[in-house]
Amino acid sequence: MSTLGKPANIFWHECAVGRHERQKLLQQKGCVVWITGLSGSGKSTLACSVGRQLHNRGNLSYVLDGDNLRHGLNKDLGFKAEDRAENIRRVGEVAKLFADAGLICIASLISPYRRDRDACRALLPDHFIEVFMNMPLEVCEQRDSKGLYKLAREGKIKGFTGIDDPYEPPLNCEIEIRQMDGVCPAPSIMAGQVVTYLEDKGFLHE
Ligand SMILES: Nc1ncnc2c1ncn2[C@@H]1O[C@H](COP(=O)(O)OS(=O)(=O)O)[C@@H](OP(=O)(O)O)[C@H]1O
Ligand SMILES: Nc1ncnc2c1ncn2[C@@H]1O[C@H](COP(=O)(O)OP(=O)(O)O)[C@@H](O)[C@H]1O
Repeated sequence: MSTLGKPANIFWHECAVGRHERQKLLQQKGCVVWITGLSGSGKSTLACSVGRQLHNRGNLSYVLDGDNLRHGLNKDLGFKAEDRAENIRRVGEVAKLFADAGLICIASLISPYRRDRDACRALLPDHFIEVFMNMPLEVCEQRDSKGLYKLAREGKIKGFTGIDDPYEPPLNCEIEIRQMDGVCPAPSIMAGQVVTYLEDKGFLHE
């Protein structure tokens, strides 16, 4: 693991084409939209909807979804706290590369621990937009689109976030998505909120 600090005898090689040139080519500013929340809170749905809206308006984005990455890059990791921390660390580093490439990188992971999310934010000061899917556990559990809450309640999955493993809500997120009058906004409305934020902050133009 590369948590040992600065590696010895390794030097940084600067390339001829830099981030600013890539951003000019793409006519946008690279950044990371980090979506956090309980399983079933709508992270993947929001990520895909934001990706679609950005694509439709001519902005290049890429979704890094926790579930999908656990099929490849992170297939060696489980759900113990240290595995989740390593999962988030890796995705934070990959997201930073995507942002450096000039893309709007949309990362959707439970990312339950504040410290891990804050470490990703520290990799990209001013280019990290944390989106909190603030959906009540009861809503997520009622949806139970993968049947995992049922298994967790039956004790067949141990350490399930929100049931017998903690979720630490953000204290300083840029965007919070929550129910209004007990109703969850439609995905296109939630995505519009994120895209409007990106537009207002100048990420969608160079
Ligand atoms: N124990 C436990 N706790 C939470 N989630 C579990 C667990 N076991 C499997 N799953 C499934 O894994 C998906 C979450 O993966 P992530 O990489 O986003 O998790 S984490 O950020 O490392 O906590 C999560 O997907 P989402 O529902 O999309 O969040 C679950 O389907
Ligand atoms: N805004 C929404 N309104 C109603 N249902 C939603 C909304 N967003 C997501 N869902 C539904 O909730 C379930 C979980 O969504 P998903 O995006 O897979 O969540 P997560 O990635 O956080 O696990 C899915 O069945 C999805 O269709």
